[in-house]
Amino acid sequence: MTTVEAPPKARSRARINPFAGIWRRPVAAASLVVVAGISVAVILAPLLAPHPPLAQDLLHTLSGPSADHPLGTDVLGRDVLSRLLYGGRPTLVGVGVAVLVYAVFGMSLGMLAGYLRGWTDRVIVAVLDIMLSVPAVIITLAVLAIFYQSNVAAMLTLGFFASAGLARIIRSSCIALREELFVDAARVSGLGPARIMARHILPRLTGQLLVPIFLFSGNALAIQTGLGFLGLATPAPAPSWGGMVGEAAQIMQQDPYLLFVSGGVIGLMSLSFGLVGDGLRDLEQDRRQATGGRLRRPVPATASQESAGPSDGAVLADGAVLAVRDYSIAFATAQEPRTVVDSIGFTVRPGEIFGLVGESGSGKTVTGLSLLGLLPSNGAVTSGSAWLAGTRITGLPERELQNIRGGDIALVSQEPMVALDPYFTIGSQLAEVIRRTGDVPGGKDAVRQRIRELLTSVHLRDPDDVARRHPHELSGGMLQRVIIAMALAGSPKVLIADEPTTALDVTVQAGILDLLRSLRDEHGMAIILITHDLGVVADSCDRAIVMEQGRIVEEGSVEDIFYRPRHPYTKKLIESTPSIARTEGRIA
Ligand SMILES: Nc1ncnc2c1ncn2[C@@H]1O[C@H](COP(=O)(O)OP(=O)(O)OP(=O)(O)O)[C@@H](O)[C@H]1O
Repeated sequence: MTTVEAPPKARSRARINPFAGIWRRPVAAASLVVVAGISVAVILAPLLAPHPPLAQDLLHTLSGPSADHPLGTDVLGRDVLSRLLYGGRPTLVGVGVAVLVYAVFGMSLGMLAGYLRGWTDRVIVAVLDIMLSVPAVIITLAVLAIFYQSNVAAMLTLGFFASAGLARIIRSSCIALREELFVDAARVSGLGPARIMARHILPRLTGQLLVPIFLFSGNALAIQTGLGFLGLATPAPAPSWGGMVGEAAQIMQQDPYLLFVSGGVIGLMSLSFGLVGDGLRDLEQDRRQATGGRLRRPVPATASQESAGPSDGAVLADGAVLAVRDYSIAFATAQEPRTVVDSIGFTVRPGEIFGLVGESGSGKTVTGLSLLGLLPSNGAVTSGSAWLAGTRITGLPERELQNIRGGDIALVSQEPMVALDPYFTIGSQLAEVIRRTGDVPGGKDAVRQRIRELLTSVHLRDPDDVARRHPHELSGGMLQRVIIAMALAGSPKVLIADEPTTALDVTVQAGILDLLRSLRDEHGMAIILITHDLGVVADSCDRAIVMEQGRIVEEGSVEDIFYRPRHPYTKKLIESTPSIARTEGRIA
């Protein structure tokens, strides 16, 4: 029996606007208005300034506010408001350059280190340490000695050295993000590191980026105006905020008003940057508390391969699509390496549903993950080899594994919700996988059609509607169907389904198992069903192996295993599954 799942009512969208809710924080909101207002006024200086910024009126020097000069005039009779408006341009351009360099370098270095880890991480962390140990302001002054009065060169240098602090923050966040299941799912579907970083990691970090950016903007403004004050950043007589403070300081005994006006604008802007940054950080914390943190995968998985044993080209006997021979997996631990899968071997034929059954901790999941090249970084295949359709997949380099994952071999995990990226619609996540498999030539329409086909093939009613939704808008059963549709996108020869029904309620479980069987019948692919539930094996599998503490204790057809179990562990498992013991009528 196959079931058709209809979408539940749509709920809100998942993408988070980092400014959402800022209006409930009056200080941060007012500060944002100040920053935006002053920036816009500066950009529109040619329209708003009542006078040219360099026009002198020696008859009206230091005149104080009037209708003609709303903020008065300076020592040469130049209009203060116009000079402030025009002077904001080099100042804010300088801040903008510094912030841009800060964000680009901080983000790139942090993401590369945090996502790629290994030697890339070590090299980048060493570079960051050096950058942080160098006094950025001194280097900036040294750069100005070469590029005299170059605002851009100075702020570029400042942004670069300051980016080390941001890179550290981003690195830590990225290390946490790469442990998320949707990142695993993206890797399973064959996406490379660059694509995963751009599409799945970067959007999550942009919200976090805003807080340090606003805080750094305040610092950059203070340094830029300091350089202007010293006459190092903007050549006179062009106005700049720092330069105006410098001019005002020369006559502050005579008339402190000018210092108050120019210093006040800098102080206000700098304070506002800081307050917006603080407000955004508070909002971010509120959101984290409200969502209770992120969902992490229980076992981290990064590709880690160790070439195993000599080539064994004859392994695919009996027309098997997958063969595993003398296969062991061990984990490095604080004490000594621990072997968790010990010299196992099995073959899986096309069109067969093959069960990997055993109690928790018996090594089922790590066996499945290792076939995809997704063992945790402290784990490795220590002996033996696995062959997929004539190709030895054990020990393949990551780049080649990327081509195989999602294409020849695919994974359906037990937690569909966390295997999908909540930021993107189902359609866009499917489109990404479809484009990567390269099976669909043509434009958007062809991809849309393929999405429709895939969602229909997993018996989802109204596929167009499902494609428009975000993961949190679907039920658990629908999500698992979407995950299966994704796995089917590359027309895999082998589908590994790791406890695909564990997170679902009983009625939905039956529907998913039905679906797997019907897909096997339609597509002729092999399915490896990893489960601790003998009922699921009895119901769905053709053959199975029973694993205990990393070893295979029983292998055979489902009839053999249930009617003629040989190993005491298998008998114990059957006994502990009352529905089977009853249904099958007997235990040997
Ligand atoms: N990163 C790791 N470091 C050390 N040991 C690990 C790591 N990941 C898994 N293991 C160990 O490997 C063994 C096999 O784990 P695996 O997840 O394959 O079990 P399983 O049979 O799938 O059980 P379950 O159904 O509970 O997931 C367990 O003893 C587990 O503690």
